[in-house]
Amino acid sequence: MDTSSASELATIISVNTAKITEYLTSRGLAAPSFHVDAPNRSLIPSDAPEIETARSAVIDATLQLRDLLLGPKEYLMSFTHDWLLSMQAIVRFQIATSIPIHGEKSFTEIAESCSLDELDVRRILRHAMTKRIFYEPRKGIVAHTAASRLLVEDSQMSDWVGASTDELWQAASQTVNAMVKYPGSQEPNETGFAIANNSDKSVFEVLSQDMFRAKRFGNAMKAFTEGTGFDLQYVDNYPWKEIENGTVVDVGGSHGFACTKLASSFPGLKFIVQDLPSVVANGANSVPAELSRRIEFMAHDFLKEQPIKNADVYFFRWIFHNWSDKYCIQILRNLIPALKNGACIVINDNVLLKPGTLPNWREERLRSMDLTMLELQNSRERELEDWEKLFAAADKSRLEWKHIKGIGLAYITILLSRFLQIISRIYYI
Ligand SMILES: C[S@@+](CC[C@H](N)C(=O)[O-])C[C@H]1O[C@@H](n2cnc3c(N)ncnc32)[C@H](O)[C@@H]1O
Repeated sequence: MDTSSASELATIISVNTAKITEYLTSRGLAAPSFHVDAPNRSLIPSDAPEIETARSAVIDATLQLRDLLLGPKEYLMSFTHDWLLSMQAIVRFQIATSIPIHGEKSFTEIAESCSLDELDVRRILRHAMTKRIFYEPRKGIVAHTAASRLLVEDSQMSDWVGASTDELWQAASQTVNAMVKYPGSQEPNETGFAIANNSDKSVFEVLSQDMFRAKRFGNAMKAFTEGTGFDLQYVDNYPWKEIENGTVVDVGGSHGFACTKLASSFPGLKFIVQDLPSVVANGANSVPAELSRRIEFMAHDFLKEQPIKNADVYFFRWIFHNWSDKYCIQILRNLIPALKNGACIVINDNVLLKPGTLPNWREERLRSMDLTMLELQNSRERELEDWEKLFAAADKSRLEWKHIKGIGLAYITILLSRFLQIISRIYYI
């Protein structure tokens, strides 16, 4: 436990904020702000790691100082479920889009255009305003901040909020009930999500029966993959050049986000994106026309044997964390008959670090993802030893792997040969 005093934390905040401000002003970059026209993400580039470290130090120290000054009782009481209610209502009733970006609307006008009760509009928005989503320039008048503006202009962000509140939040609220009903289950249909949906199906089966929900979930994932530490720049870190004119099968590749990035960097590679039928149905529309000849979509259930034989790489980005060990072993074994000598299984996934290794706000995000995996699929994030056990259980005699530290999602390559090369990248050291 960090025992820094309030004044020590204030010093950390002051020293590191000065570093960040100096960096931004010396380069003519905008100061952080929630003004409607302010940049909507951090302007610190990835080639300034010392400034990113200063940013993390300020975020951690600020949160810690807040908690200290609240004191244990008010701190515990600051965990409130209502945080998500206003977010859910804003997206569900399309409140953000009803207000012009640089204009204003009264509560009455918003209630009319969204067909809502005026009192409900007022209380929802005034709650959101405490979180810097919208503001009230004059009594009864609502205008955008940079955060609410994102919900209008960035469909990935509105889908992220929609999926978080309509899907994940509902699943979370039933997860303890699922733990009571199905103790220690590894089954993807014995979850908080299944109970919340009054279903005996897994999340992917439920979503695949509803085009709107499936598309929103896919788009929300895309928003997440562009967040710090998860963005697609990390897919370049594997030595793709060595495959030259090879074929990459992106298993569970969704709408082909990762392949689109790779195809534009490596013109010799061909890609087959496999996913569930309802997902690949939307995939081809997401790929830029100039890349469409090299990116093919194919419906395939990875719980069944791999039909594309002799590809150079079978790529799994963010797949294994969705499945319990029992199913990950099955997914790996389903590949083995398709593998030619020297083929690689490249896994781009999280590796959980020991507690306290990451800045707390980043660790919280990974631990939270681990809980989301429980809520949705009875699956999990894994530490290095957990990965090791998984590969050994799948096929100890043929699958070998090694781990190389880096930044971003983990890369784990498995080659079916004696000199296996495995690259893994650890999230933000
Ligand atoms: C977390 S997303 C990862 C998507 C993509 N690989 C990426 O990095 O953005 C998991 C993907 O697995 C797909 N999926 C789930 N079950 C599947 C199955 N049985 N067979 C094939 N794909 C599946 C989902 O539709 C979803 O697109």
